[in-house]
Amino acid sequence: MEDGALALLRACAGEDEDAAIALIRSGVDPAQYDDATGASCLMLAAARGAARVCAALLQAGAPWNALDRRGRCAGEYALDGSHQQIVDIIVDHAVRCELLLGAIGRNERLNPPHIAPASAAHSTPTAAPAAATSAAPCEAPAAAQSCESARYLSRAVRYDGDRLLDEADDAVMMEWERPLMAAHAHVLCGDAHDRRVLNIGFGMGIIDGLIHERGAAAHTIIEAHPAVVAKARRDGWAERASLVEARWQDALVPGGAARALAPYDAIFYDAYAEDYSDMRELHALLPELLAPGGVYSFFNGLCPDNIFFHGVVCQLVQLELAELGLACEFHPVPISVAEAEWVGVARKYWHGRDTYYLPVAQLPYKENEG
Ligand SMILES: C[S@@+](CC[C@H](N)C(=O)[O-])C[C@H]1O[C@@H](n2cnc3c(N)ncnc32)[C@H](O)[C@@H]1O
Repeated sequence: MEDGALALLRACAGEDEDAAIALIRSGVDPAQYDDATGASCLMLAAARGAARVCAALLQAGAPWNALDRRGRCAGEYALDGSHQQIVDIIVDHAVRCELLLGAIGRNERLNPPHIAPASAAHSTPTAAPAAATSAAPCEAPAAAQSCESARYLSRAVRYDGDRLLDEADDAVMMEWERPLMAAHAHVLCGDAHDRRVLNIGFGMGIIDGLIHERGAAAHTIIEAHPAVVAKARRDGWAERASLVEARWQDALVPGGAARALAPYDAIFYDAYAEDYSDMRELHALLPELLAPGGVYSFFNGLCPDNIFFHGVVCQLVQLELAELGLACEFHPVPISVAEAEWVGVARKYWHGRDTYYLPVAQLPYKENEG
């Protein structure tokens, strides 16, 4: 390691904040990390509570989302030391970066570049649900469809007792989520029976059963996987609800079968093999799909294995929905998942946390309504 790099690492871990800041300003790479532990300059400064150093590192381009050899990020170092000011600095910075990357991503989708800009190589763990990551190659999917989604929708799934598994033995849906689905159904249906409710993603039909029990004026289900649609039909859902066999991306755009049934009083999104950029696309449609006062919620499995990243992405969602006119809150729901649940499942998508943050977003009522 070069002298300057070593000096910066030592300064970030030590007492002399001015020395650290001078090194950063002199142009020493702020992304330095200790080879043995993987601890970055930002992590060392965060652990010590050096707020000025953290701010200078971030401003100079230190990655906020790097992980050490134990899989921990700088925000967790700050949390461990109860350095709230630093937690706030990193969260603010992270949310601003992700907003910017989101805008760049949207722009690239609209105007695909011939040469990928530097940002395209950014290795950020963006707001992607864990279920949406895979390194396997993909044969050209339909336009605007991710490889992961195209692959999932073209392959087999199987109902296996209290779970629905895909071909790779990843869990599409599991029975342990029932209490979470009950909390979502409560938010969607309220105590009245007069709501027009849309559910995106049938899975095991848990939330649809709960919506049906609570009573809704109209109940629409969009489901894209042929085998899941077949199961929904066998279970009688074509009679109990408007069952739309399509990707929501096709069903909810003008001319789509479920768009014709809008506006909805409540919309729930719980798809599979999609990521945050897909959610952003859905969010952009919400103002046209929801009635005034309408409620939107989604399964909040964003960044499930890192509480700090989860917090960042929740703030990102909140800000982006606010830009669309929806006020979003997160309601804590206690949840406990036994280790035994994961036997036979390729990848865990919930990592021992005992609180689920249930999102509730709402469009305002029109004046004199509500
Ligand atoms: C996690 S499961 C939903 C579980 C459901 N909330 C329940 O209570 O059982 C996700 C479902 O979304 C479906 N899905 C995935 N991508 C979709 C898309 N683009 N449009 C519609 N459905 C999709 C999957 O086939 C799967 O059935």
